[in-house]
Amino acid sequence: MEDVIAHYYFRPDERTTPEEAAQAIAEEETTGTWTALTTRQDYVRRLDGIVESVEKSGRGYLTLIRYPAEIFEPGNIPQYLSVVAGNLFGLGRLEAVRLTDVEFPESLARFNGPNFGTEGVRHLLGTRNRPHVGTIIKPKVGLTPADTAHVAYEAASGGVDFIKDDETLTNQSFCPMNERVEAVMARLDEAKDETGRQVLYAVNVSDRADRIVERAEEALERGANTLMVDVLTCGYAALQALAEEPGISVPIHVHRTMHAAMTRNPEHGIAMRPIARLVRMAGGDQLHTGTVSGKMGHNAEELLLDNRALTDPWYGFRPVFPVASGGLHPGKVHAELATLGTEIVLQAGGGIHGHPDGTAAGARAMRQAVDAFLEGISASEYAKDHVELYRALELWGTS
Ligand SMILES: O=C(O)[C@H](O)COP(=O)(O)O
Ligand SMILES: [Mg+2]
Repeated sequence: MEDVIAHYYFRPDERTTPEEAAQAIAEEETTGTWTALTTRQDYVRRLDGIVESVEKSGRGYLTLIRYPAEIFEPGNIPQYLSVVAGNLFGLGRLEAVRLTDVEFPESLARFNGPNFGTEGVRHLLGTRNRPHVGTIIKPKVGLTPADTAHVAYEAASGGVDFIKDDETLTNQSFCPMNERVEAVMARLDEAKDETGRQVLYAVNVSDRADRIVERAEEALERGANTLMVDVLTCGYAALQALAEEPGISVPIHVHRTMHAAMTRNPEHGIAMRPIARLVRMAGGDQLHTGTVSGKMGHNAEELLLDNRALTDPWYGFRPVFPVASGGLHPGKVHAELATLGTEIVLQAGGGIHGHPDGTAAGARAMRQAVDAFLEGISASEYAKDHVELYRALELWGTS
């Protein structure tokens, strides 16, 4: 494959045939516009988008559109998006249109990709053959640096592998990032002395384009061992800037806040699959892709394919750790692992810090639920002699 193949679902308006609608997308995103160009030079034709197929699907149609590779500027993800996910979403002749997937040729996939990926993160933590358990500090905003660090310490003592800031916490006055990183890393060192286990703490460095690398470096100077970025609000270019910065040698955890504005409507927007591919190219090491039983909408079949976009062999890019997060608790661990497998990060915020006996007990309950799954025992059975899990199931149940 030398060109880009974009997959769209669409529904034309009543005055437009499916073929005309697909052609309208191809023209808008390549050499055409709403009317024929009398001035168009012939040599430009080689950049015409080509409608490869149109077929009925549900209430609408699926089309594959071939965009000549030459239209794209290699390495420029914002420009890639302006073609495959650009003006087409607003075309009046289409009542709905959704980018469901995109295939890039090798010539346009020459990125460094993840510096760590699943294996690199596992190497830092010394784990094998089990999912990682992570938590999001809660409340998501409002805590002082010292209290944030205390919550992190409790979670680490209880057995989590991974701790992250929430997506809305960056460098607000109530919890300045530098102070927070110093405080959290000091308490995580304390926990490590006690448990012997290393925990990763992903500091949210999301910021404006001209400041994000500097902010990440400040976090690293204060001991951060992982970074986090809100990729859809900051942009893929911000993620790429972090991943390609020679001085940044820690994993990058990628949050997808705002994604549902694009992914939620099954007929319109951008599906998670293209987002997953772009994050892998741009260098994310872990990416939130969704859950099968959590608080956000979910479609297990799609999610499995999204996760495979992160983990299947692809142009030599390291596999990315899929992250299941949002509304999870120990009672949901079985459903997640049974469907998504164990090469995954399971995160729980409320499902750890809402435990009746506190954060450390909540973390223990999550780890116990994972152990139960790995031993092939139901959570309810395992809870009979694991009190933290018992208390969690008593509160939240198993569904
Ligand atoms: O950022 C996230 O993934 C959410 O904050 C998850 O939080 P929850 O486990 O409390 O839903
Ligand atoms: Mg969150």
